[in-house]
Amino acid sequence: MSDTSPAIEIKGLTKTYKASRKSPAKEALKGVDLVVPRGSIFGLLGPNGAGKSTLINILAGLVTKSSGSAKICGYDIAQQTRQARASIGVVPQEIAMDVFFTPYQALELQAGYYGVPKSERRSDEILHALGLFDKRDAYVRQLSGGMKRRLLIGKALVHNPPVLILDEPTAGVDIELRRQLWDYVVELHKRGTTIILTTHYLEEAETLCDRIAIIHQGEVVANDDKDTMLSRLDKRTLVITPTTPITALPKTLSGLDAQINDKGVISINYRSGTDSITDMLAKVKAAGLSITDLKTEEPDLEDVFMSLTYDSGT
Ligand SMILES: Nc1ncnc2c1ncn2[C@@H]1O[C@H](COP(=O)(O)OP(=O)(O)OP(=O)(O)O)[C@@H](O)[C@H]1O
Repeated sequence: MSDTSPAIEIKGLTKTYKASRKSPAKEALKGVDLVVPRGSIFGLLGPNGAGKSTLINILAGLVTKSSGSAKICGYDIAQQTRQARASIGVVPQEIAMDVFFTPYQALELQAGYYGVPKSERRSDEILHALGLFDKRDAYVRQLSGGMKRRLLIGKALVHNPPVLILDEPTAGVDIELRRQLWDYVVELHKRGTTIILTTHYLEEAETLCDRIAIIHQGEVVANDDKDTMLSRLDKRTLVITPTTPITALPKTLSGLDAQINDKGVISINYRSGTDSITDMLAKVKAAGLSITDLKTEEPDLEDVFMSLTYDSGT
């Protein structure tokens, strides 16, 4: 393995799913270029249907690309398939696993599947690390949803891959377990594993990731370090209901990104990192308006994705 090559290096990757009797052909990836540096915790965000799973499945060897190239730790997925697969572990979204095995057996089977010699297996160590050792010999069907999810992470780790991909690791998981999983991801990262995670939760990306890329309709529309990305996502709206509805925006608000709706409610778009609510309210006051209601709204991720698509000029 070449230690200087990026964890993932994708160039011009496309995927078109062929038409079937039920659906037309679908261009799920439209020429993705992406580099994931070694040692990063990389967030891959995007709305439903953006192409995240397609991208991950191509890296995992589960879906065949249409064109372009992808390398994992320098190994080309099409030409050095065995080394590329050995370099990556993928934790899938859904909890589908064989319920008739115990966690220990499930890990041993997976290790066998990857050809890990018995002397190099770490099943017990992994169970300890994931807080599952006391369930070592229980049937998987007796585990809680959260435990099954942790076991899935364990299964992705049996061959000690330098790159770990987690697809929506905490979807539908309660806050406490989410934090436990986050702690474990951070622990793995500290031990040198490069982590890539897809998520719908901005908070998750904000807490864990050092770099974030956004994929939308099969294209990477933004790719930045976390702080730069969060400042782009830092859009808020101040919604002001005047006591007496007004029909036109007061002149004092003309320098702001403000609109008025047909009920006389004023919305002012601003950035929480740079704009001051106090200044905005001073301008409302200067217009002689009294206020019945005041609230701030955050855009949901869909809005953010849309605005980034727009901002990137695509
Ligand atoms: N096997 C398939 N055959 C045909 N079309 C597919 C197939 N798999 C995915 N698609 C389509 O390709 C597009 C990208 O899907 P993909 O699952 O990669 O998106 P995603 O970003 O992972 O979405 P989600 O967040 O919902 O998992 C979607 O329009 C989807 O309907």
